[in-house]
Amino acid sequence: MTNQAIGHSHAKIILMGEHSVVYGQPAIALPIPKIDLNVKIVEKNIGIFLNSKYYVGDINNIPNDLLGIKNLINDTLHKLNKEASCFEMTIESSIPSERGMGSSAATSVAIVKSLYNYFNKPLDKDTLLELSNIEETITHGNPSGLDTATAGSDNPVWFIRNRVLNEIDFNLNAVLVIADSGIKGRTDIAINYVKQQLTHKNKETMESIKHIGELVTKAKHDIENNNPCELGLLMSENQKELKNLKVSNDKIDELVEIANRNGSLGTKLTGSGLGGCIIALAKDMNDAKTIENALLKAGALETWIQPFN
Ligand SMILES: C[C@@](O)(CCO)CC(=O)[O-]
Repeated sequence: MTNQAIGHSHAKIILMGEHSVVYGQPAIALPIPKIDLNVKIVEKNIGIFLNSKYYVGDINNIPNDLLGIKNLINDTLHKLNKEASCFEMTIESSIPSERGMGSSAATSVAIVKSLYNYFNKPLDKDTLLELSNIEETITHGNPSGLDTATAGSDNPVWFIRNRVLNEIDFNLNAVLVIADSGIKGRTDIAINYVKQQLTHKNKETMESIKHIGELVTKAKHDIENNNPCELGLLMSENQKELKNLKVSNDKIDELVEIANRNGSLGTKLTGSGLGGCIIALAKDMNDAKTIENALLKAGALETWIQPFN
């Protein structure tokens, strides 16, 4: 029988704390299991063949912007002592790319899982994250590791760079509306943009980063104690700080405003920004539907509703 294996992962949403998490502040993120990605490996005679939306062919001829994937496959094979392997790898994804939903992190996580499954090797969480971050580092420069941690987790994540990685006790009676602005956002550009502001010792940027960390810490308390109204206020304050970091844009601001006018308890961009998605916190499913309809009417490309319980 032909040897074959699957690796599975999903989209992620950062509830609060993007960008500041790169500088050691805490962040809270959620896996979105219904938006997912599968990597399938089937044994083949010659070389490594990649079959994806972006590139079909031998991985040795992969275009430069996908070099991270080639390195990830090679490094994982090296770790597994299986450098001389031959197979076809097929990537199928329903995660929109460059929309702040972690499509590249989900790809990395599923590639590593598929290779470990293919060679029947046990995979612990630390190895999964260490390998998955190889591609993220090549693609994004200085990632915090939050995206891969969330793509590799079945539960919400409370994350502090290089220190703590555990799951948060979600006790929230509310519903999240996710809306795609239709504008692509590039994580590498957004991360560099914030970095540049910090390199120039912009005092306001430093204060915003610290303040976001404080908001996230308060948010954890509100999530664990079922205070959706307070959480919504914190999300809106987080959005103000993301605007100060200049990673919002006109379309995002417009969608945030519309969600707030239609009953959202708090709304912000999610992910690296400069495009991508917004998230709005709704009291219940009825309010979520009202917000969703208003956002679609205002030109949101796609929406998803995610209850917390
Ligand atoms: C902008 C950022 O905070 C989240 C991107 O999804 C970058 C990172 O954490 O690596």
